[in-house]
Amino acid sequence: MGFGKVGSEVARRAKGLGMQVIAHDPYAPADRGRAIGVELVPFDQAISTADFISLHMPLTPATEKVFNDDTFEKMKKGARIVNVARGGVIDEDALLRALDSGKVAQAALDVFAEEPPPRDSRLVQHERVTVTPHLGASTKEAQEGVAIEIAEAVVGALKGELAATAVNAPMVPPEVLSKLAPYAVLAEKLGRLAVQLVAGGSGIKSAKVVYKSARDPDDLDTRLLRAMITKGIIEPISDSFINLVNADFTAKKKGLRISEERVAVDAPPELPDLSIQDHSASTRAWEEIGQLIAVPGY
Ligand SMILES: NC(=O)c1ccc[n+]([C@@H]2O[C@H](COP(=O)([O-])OP(=O)(O)OC[C@H]3O[C@@H](n4cnc5c(N)ncnc54)[C@H](O)[C@@H]3O)[C@@H](O)[C@H]2O)c1
Ligand SMILES: O=C(O)[C@H](O)COP(=O)(O)O
Repeated sequence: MGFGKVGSEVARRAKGLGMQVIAHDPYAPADRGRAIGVELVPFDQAISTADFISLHMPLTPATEKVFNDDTFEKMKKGARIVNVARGGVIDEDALLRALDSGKVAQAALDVFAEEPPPRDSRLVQHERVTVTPHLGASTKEAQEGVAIEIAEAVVGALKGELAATAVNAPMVPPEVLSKLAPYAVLAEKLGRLAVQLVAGGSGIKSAKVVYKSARDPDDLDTRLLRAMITKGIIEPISDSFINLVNADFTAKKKGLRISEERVAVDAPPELPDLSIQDHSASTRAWEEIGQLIAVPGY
């Protein structure tokens, strides 16, 4: 519940353990789920089908005590719940009732409505509750790790490298980023080449990008490549600076329409082949103007 930075990392690890993972997050884009192979589902479906429910949403008026008697009632008998988000998202009295009745088999809690929880807290003392003291970020190791990560991210961003941790850009998981990085450079070049090949220099108004990949089309996260192609098409003919944050917005503002087609291929390459097609004004058909093909080892 809550498919942001922490929730999506938990999902990736759970998938690594062989679990089937679904997520509920009213604001998460479908692409984010697709990138990790997680289905985004409505709240009721998530709570009524899950064996383990892990909470990663912020505490807001909409999430306050969202886990209450009604919610626990809708869960599977014997479900287990983990709360490492904020104490207030669970009605603690309702959780106690659900634990006592056996509806909830176990709870693991790092956060509480009142912190630290009172010594005589029944939740803390409950035999089927595991508690930790909400200090993950306060250890020497975590503070060092955060400092190093921030420094590396800032240096990388200043050098123009692709950032996996930008808060205002679509998140691309590190392993996807490392696979796509060489393609990102090529995608930008293909965009630039397309501008030169199309008569009139600034003539591209709509482009179609075809991705051929052995990945299931639903698992192919194309935001990064789309941004780089947009960058390649727009930057040479304007003074706009395009990045992952503003690519879609700038394309729209400039009247550039980029449509995408995902084609599944049976055999490797695992990485996508890209081709850019321009919508020809004269023939009214899509005409291929460039293609990228993966060459293993290069
Ligand atoms: N226990 C700890 O030490 C610890 C450490 C880090 C973060 N946290 C907490 O964990 C939570 C998640 O942190 P994050 O860094 O992943 O934040 P995030 O902002 O990256 O993700 C939060 C996600 O929750 C989603 N969300 C908002 N309203 C929702 C709703 N009604 N239902 C479901 N999802 C909803 C948002 O769309 C977002 O994707 C926060 O509450 C944060 O304070 C706790
Ligand atoms: O609970 C949290 O969100 C994390 O532990 C980070 O908390 P902090 O930013 O207050 O250290």
